Amino acid sequence: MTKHQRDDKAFELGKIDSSDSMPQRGGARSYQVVNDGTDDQFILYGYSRSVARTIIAWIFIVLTVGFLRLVFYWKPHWFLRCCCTRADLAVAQYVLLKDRYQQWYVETVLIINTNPNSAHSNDSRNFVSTNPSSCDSLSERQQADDPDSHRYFINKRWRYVWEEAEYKFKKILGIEENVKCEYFSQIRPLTVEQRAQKKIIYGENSISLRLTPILHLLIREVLSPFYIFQLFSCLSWFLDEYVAYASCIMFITVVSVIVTLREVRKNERALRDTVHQSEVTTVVIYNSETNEEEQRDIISEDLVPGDIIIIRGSTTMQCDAALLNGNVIVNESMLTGESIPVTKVQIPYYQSSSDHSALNQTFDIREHNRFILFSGTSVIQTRYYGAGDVRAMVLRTAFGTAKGELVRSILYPKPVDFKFNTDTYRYVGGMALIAFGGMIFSMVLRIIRREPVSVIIKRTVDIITIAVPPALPAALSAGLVYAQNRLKKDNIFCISPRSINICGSINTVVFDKTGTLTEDGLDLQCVVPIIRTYNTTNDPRQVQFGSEITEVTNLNWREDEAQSMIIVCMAACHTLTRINGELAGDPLDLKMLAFTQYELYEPAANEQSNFDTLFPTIVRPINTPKDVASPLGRFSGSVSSLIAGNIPFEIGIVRQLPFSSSLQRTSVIVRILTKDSFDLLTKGSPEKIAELSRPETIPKNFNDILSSYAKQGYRVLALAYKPLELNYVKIQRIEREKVENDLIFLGLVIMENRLKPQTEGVLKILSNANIRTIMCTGDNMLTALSVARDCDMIPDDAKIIVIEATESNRTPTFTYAQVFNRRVKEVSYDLNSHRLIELDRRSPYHFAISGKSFQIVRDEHPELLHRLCVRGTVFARMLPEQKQQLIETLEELG
Ligand SMILES: Nc1ncnc2c1ncn2[C@@H]1O[C@H](COP(=O)(O)OP(=O)(O)OP(=O)(O)O)[C@@H](O)[C@H]1O
Repeated sequence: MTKHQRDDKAFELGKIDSSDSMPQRGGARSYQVVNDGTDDQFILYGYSRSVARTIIAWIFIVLTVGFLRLVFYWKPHWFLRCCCTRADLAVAQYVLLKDRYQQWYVETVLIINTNPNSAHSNDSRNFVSTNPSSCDSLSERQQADDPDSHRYFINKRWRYVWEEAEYKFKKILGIEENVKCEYFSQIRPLTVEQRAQKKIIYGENSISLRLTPILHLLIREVLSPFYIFQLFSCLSWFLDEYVAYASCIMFITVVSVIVTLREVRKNERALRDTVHQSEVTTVVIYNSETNEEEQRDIISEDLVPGDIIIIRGSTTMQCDAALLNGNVIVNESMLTGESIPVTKVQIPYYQSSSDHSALNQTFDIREHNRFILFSGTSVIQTRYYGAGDVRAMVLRTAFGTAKGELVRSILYPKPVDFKFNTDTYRYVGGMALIAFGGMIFSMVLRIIRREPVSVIIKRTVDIITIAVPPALPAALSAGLVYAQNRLKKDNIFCISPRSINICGSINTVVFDKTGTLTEDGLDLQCVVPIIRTYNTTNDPRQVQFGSEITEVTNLNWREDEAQSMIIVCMAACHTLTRINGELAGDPLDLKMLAFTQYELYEPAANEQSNFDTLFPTIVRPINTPKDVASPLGRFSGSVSSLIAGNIPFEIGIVRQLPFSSSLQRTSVIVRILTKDSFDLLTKGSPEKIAELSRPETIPKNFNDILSSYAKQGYRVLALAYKPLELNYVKIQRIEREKVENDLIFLGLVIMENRLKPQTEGVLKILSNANIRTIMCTGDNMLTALSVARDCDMIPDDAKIIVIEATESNRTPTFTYAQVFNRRVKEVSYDLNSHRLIELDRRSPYHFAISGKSFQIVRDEHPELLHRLCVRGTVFARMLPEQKQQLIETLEELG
């Protein structure tokens, strides 16, 4: 085994880690692992040209009449290995990349000058710094040679630059990487000079896709192995006077090539037109001579990371940017597919240096996404404080942005059609093998019969052209075009015809529940408040669930202050907003607000309207007189007495802590106009709210009541609140984890979980096509199981086995869902004997598992994971990352 092969093997086995692979100064190692642990992970080898090897390679190319060159065209890494020698990455002229899907790429190492005044600097081929603050350090590092010259290569639109200090290639990252949050408390606009340098470093902010010239497309298509074989077959038929048949095949092939090229061109054009956008943006520039800020309008292509831009209403973001001040309402449907207005709030670290723990956190674009405006999303409305502008700082540009990543995933999809391709090659290979046997047999026979050499050659070649169908590529392209047209009739537009083949091999479809299988806007069935009673003997407060309330007027305000807080919580705990006068937001929040008979009032909700810190979004009972807003604290007494006495009052939403799937809750901090303190209102999954609430405020039969509703398929949310003894400034800055605890539990809200009219039909079609369906939801297990039964994802006669692993008992247990706590006898799981799951294969059973148990199985019993996924139908309370892990496991299963 050569060293190269050993490295490959180690990479496949995951034995090369980043520290191991780090090349050493002096060139002892000539490979490295890049993007360790990500989908983009690859191993990188350095190569340098060798004149002797190149000459030898070309001699062989000539000897094979160019056929070897054709093989090298198909396998460029063979060509590289034949013409070059392994070299230290610090001096390599070429790099050979092998990704985790065993695909090879050959890239040329380029050199660029980053000095804006240099005659050699060239905007379009610039490289990008790996760190926002590294421009200066890069220059220092490389002063020995030309400090402005840097080596880099491009792969899949990412740029990788040679970092001399670390002695390795590093992917160019945006500003958000490797910075602490305090970075945002120190920023100021860039000067013209800094912008010029950054423009050279980061290049143009454009996701531009150039159309491949027709000639290139033609060569690429015609030189594919299938077409070459076809050409070879037709030539042999012509020589054999098989003219009519050969002409027909040639004609079909030419038509198929033309149709394919036309489709490819059309797709390229469609993708280019879809992704390419340009807008005029106002950027703030620091004038170092006058020490003042200036505003300039520039085209978005000229934006660079670090720029401070001004956001004005109704625009589409052309970069990823962190919001520095004001609030912005955006539609992120381009990224998430959900057309719900999302409120982005200013990054709290900007112009603040008081909260040191927050400042020391590492900035993470996923974790802090509520402060980030993503490229491609549309800004619906902007609001700002006082006379200021809504400002944002550009973090990532071009292909580094969220939109850029999306486009990259279209351009360079994961090779998921791998099986289809291997099957095709296997089939052709099998046929070729049979043909080869036939060829030998025919050749031997004809030699024995002493037939002329020309006849022997013709007949022998003939066999292979018959056994391997040369019209296969033409037939495949024709099939694709036909399929594409059929899809068009159903209004399904396909920009990548290759994906149609992939769809043909789909055997599992994973659905989420809410908004996909069930309706988005769920009807509110009832509210189950908790009531407090007093045990007269030893007097501790007792909490228990009250009866179901279907009309808001039936809530008993006088009973308890907490009962009044239910209405306050349902009315104010959301992120609804008014857009052009219309209330917009999560349909669930809209339904709850409607139930309370409160209205949302935004003092100045016009586009770019100012809003004052003392004048936040307000909710109040419908028909509240307009002048109630002043003065604060006009009424005294409890909220329950206000509501019960029909005294008009308002609730000001001071801070929103938006919903996140992983947190399973939404919170707001409000000030009720009677109180001189703030309250935290929280709404979320019952399990999460119970976890965050004080135990003494939760009724003892909480689990039983929750299960009884969930079993009937209701979607259940819980409400809680907490009075806060904090001042306004602290309220604005405090981290959500520090306030969302010790809550007072208020009750449950029961929502109807109606199936969409088309759900059952679609599931039936899939089941008839032998396609497995899986539900992967963030909702409660029992609710999910009930919905799975209702929509026939799990038929009535099938058994459901719940797999559970807990922190205390990490060995999975198996119980029947129908008969609570009955252990499943047919299943055995014995770690020692490696007897995993033994169950009658013919009996129809489905596994169901919750996110927490899934995580434990994945971490501690990976050997069980595949079996679990093969029979798993319901995955409930799954966090977003667990949903992704499930899909990846299913992909692994093929
Ligand atoms: N707007 C909201 N405010 C507060 N809590 C919510 C809100 N929306 C959902 N939840 C709670 O958070 C849980 C997780 O939500 P998530 O969006 O991950 O999944 P889901 O909406 O229940 O279902 P699915 O994954 O099928 O879409 C929900 O089950 C619900 O209890």
